[in-house]
Amino acid sequence: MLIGKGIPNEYKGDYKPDVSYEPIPIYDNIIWNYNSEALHILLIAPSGAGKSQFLRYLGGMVLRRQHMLHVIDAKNSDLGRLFRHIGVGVAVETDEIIKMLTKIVNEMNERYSKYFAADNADIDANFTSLGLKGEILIFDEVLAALGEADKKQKAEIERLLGQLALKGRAVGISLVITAQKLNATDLPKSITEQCQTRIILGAVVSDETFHQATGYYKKDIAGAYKGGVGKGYAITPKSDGLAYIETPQMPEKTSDYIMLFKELRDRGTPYGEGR
Ligand SMILES: Nc1ncnc2c1ncn2[C@@H]1O[C@H](COP(=O)(O)OP(=O)(O)OP(=O)(O)O)[C@@H](O)[C@H]1O
Repeated sequence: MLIGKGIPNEYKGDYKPDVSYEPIPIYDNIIWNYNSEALHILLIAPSGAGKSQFLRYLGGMVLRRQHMLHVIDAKNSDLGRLFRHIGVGVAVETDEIIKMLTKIVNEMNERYSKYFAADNADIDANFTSLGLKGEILIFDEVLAALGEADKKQKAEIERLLGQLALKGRAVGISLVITAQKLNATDLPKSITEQCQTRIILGAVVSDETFHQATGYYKKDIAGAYKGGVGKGYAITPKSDGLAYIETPQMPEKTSDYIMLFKELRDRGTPYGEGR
């Protein structure tokens, strides 16, 4: 399936009322399969490279599949305002961010004790076989959030994120972590190493950021580097190395998103935190 041009067909078609675990298509054979080891996404994109638009797409797809969406919007941007407007829980300030992360970690631990602690628990079970909703957290601009926090708060954010990254999979907790750039010491390896879906967008990306994001160097790319607005590279355990991608185009106007997302909301059962 090749998407990347026009409003994705994914938004159209018959609505299925049940929770769906269908992977979310991104481009060509690159998909976001949150029912796999590649459920956590690390998305790196400098300003203006189309990150917000891509996050709106991913968030909309999560809602369409009836999962719970949480958003951390450390820069208090349009993205957070849009999701808040349609009823999704959005955290902006450091204390709100810690509160949201704590709540998701608690949910994760409750799921573990409910479904996996008993002696007779099915060790092969996961959230899909248990029929649970996924809990997806979009953490936009993680470095801005860490930069705003004091030392103790920073350690706490990293600790909570690390737990979600490490233990979230079986119980359906998936992270989408974004930053504009990434140096080796910006984020603990315990978090980044768990993000097995890596995406980088944009024309102007340093070699260091490209390497930290993908594990490759720009010079490894066959042909010229083709990053741009909504264009870049992805790597997943199934992608056989770096794959060129274009992110799906979405409506230009915020009002159109609101219509689109309200439509998704009103066709389904309640989602998100704020409703
Ligand atoms: N896949 C795409 N194809 C074509 N244009 C795109 C695509 N994605 C985004 N754009 C356009 O690029 C511009 C910037 O997009 P967006 O606001 O998503 O970027 P951003 O990286 O979040 O920027 P900032 O960090 O400055 O907010 C918008 O005008 C948007 O319409």
